[in-house]
Amino acid sequence: MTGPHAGPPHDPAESAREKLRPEHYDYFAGGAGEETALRENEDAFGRLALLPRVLRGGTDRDTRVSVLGRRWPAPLFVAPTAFHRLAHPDGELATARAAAATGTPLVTGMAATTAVADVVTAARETDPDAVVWFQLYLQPEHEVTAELVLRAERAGCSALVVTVDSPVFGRRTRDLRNGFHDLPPGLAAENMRDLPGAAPGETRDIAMRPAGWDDLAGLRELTDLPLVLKGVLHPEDARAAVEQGVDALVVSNHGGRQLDAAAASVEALPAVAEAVAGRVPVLMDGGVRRGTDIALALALGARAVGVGRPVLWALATGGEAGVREALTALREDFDQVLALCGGHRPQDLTADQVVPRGLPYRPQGPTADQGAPSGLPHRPRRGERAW
Ligand SMILES: Cc1cc2nc3c(=O)[nH]c(=O)nc-3n(C[C@H](O)[C@H](O)[C@H](O)COP(=O)(O)O)c2cc1C
Ligand SMILES: CCCCC(=O)C(=O)O
Repeated sequence: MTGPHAGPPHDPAESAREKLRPEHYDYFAGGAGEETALRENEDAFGRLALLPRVLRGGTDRDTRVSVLGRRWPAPLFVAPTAFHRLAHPDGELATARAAAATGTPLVTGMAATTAVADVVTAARETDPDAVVWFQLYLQPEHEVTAELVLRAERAGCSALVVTVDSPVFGRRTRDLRNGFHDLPPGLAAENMRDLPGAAPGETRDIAMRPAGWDDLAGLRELTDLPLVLKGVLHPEDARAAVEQGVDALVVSNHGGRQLDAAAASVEALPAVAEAVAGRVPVLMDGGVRRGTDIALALALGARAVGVGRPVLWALATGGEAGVREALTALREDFDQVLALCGGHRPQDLTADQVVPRGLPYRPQGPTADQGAPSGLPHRPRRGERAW
């Protein structure tokens, strides 16, 4: 038991801050503009409450979910984040080993400080069946994008995650204030080395540019890998993506680092899930910090959730072992929450078990006489009474 003198709960970000150079901590922690979207990703979970079901029996809990033909041990993956060697000298190799050791699928970023081939090798040395996906920003030159896709394929990645929320780079207030725009000597975006148009041995800058649906069709021509769109918030984009043959979606506002007033990921999730209507898996990331966040996201339509900063904090403080512990703790927490919600499987968590905090609320779903048809948490209108 923790007593009144046990102090506040452990804050992983605070522990990491003590380890990192201030400008590197700020790069990892920060968001765009006034950091509204960044804060809201976490706060929006806090505005939701769970209605657990009771007397559902069964001790045969199973947290596995199926995504793009693979069984994941839990509805959890590592979201792509840049520059892991700023957090720890072992960088992406440590992250990859820890993810593989816990069976957690890893999305390795194009902006990694370790080449994708080395990341996949580290993961597969730990677990030959490790799932590694490659995150891609479409580059202005087709041959550069093509080469990056080829490298991901050759490395053994099993899906391409195309980030579509970054037609331009977000205005990161802390980075501007700190003057942080370059990696320190010795570190580079290794996937960008020796690409077409660059001098031998040199790395190219990562470009962000507005892309269109035709670019996606062009990518489809380049590869047979499943395509996952990351950074969708509007239900019409989700619908269009499914119609264009995209294999999965990630509902995400890029950890609050792009559009400052963007909806929190969990706020956008229900309408996207409704538009997709089960045709492809809907993943989400942004603000997931504990088992109850995972349960809320699943109940609102996500198949699995990604974590970004929690992995960086664990890497900074504990390297490979730290990431292993953080991922294991999240998974165990989710398992316990699932049990407390009366669930046996992730899909037992349903939208009628989610209500907005604050009175009055009205349960909705199959047993309710009234409620939002989409599974959206019911938001009382002004003057509306619940009794
Ligand atoms: C330091 C940092 C770097 C990131 N780099 C990338 C990136 O290169 N590509 C990308 O698609 N998303 C990137 N993201 C966004 C994450 O994939 C993810 O959407 C976000 O971190 C999830 O929110 P969370 O940090 O609250 O878990 C980055 C996020 C952070 C914090
Ligand atoms: C050029 C690297 C981009 C990394 C990124 O996406 C982020 O910092 O959010």
